Amino acid sequence: MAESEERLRRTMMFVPGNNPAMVKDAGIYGADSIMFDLEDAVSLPEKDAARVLVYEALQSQDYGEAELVVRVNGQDTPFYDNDVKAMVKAGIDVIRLPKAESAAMVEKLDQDVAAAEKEFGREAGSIHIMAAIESAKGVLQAPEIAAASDRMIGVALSAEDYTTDMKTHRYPDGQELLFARNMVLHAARAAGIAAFDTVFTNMDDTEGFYRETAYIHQLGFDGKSLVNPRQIVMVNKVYEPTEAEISNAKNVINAIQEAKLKGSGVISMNGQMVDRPVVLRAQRVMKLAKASNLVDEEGNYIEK
Ligand SMILES: CC(C)(COP(=O)(O)OP(=O)(O)OC[C@H]1O[C@@H](n2cnc3c(N)ncnc32)[C@H](O)[C@@H]1OP(=O)(O)O)[C@@H](O)C(=O)NCCC(=O)NCCSC(=O)C[C@@](O)(CC(=O)O)C(=O)O
Ligand SMILES: [Mg+2]
Repeated sequence: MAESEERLRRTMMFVPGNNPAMVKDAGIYGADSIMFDLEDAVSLPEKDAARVLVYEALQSQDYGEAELVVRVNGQDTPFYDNDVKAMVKAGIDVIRLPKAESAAMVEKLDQDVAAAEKEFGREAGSIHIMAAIESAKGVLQAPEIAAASDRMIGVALSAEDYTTDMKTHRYPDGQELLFARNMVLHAARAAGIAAFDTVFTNMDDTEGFYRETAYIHQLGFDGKSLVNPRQIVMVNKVYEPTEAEISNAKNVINAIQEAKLKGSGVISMNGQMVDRPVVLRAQRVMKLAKASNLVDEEGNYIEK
């Protein structure tokens, strides 16, 4: 399975854990992260069968470079313990905790994963975790949740449950998510982990999906939770740097390398000051460009 740290996480696609065809084919669509769901996409009578199906798939299917994530059932359910044990035994990359409302919940998951790593002979600390924030309580605790464990790789906003908790619903302009999005994003950045925006559930509203994705890209989210493979290419398109951004990033990286040779960490380029934050942004642009096959090995833009 793939490494969990310092990777692009533009697209995290939910795959219902009780659907054999979807579980089997989940790797063909090119999602950065595939998230098998044992929670709300699976009805109560199917919980145990879904866990077995996902466990078996993790042993037998090749999901390529995708990061493999599983959303386990909540800590207040009778399924949580078996979900965590089975997924650690299977060697999943990341366990996603739904409906996180406190640092204590994340600490409990951390301890349960540690115990399971020991029981099943997995390397200590090798399984990562993340938390989904789905309520007012969770949003207000987001900074503590994000910083609660060294295993944490990200926090996600879950707007379907969140808007229900807030006694509202999803509107096209997303104003009802303004505070939650900013809390989750700031909590993630303060803890140095990834931030995932919420699912968009109207498959027919392509324009609305593009609008929302462009907005969360502008805010600074790493990516989005998705419910359908058609959404992957649209998110990647929004996160693709332009030719001008790539050219500028390449110039910044070259300029700072020359400056370093002369013993300086700051330089002026076309009248613009180039220092560490500008270089970090340029490096991210080049990473996204490489992931989108927009540059060759030397970082030159590839004409399409
Ligand atoms: C939405 C829809 C019914 C549309 O069906 P459609 O039939 O129109 O799909 P089509 O596009 O026609 O499918 C074309 C081909 O792709 C295959 N395919 C489709 N979807 C695939 C997929 N996800 N994984 C792999 N394969 C897939 C399909 O099998 C077919 O394959 P083939 O027949 O071979 O051509 C379908 O996508 C779907 O069921 N999605 C998953 C829904 C889900 O998981 N919900 C729970 C998570 S949200 C939640 O819980 C709220 C949350 O908790 C979230 C948070 O926490 O963030 C909160 O509170 O906000
Ligand atoms: Mg939910």
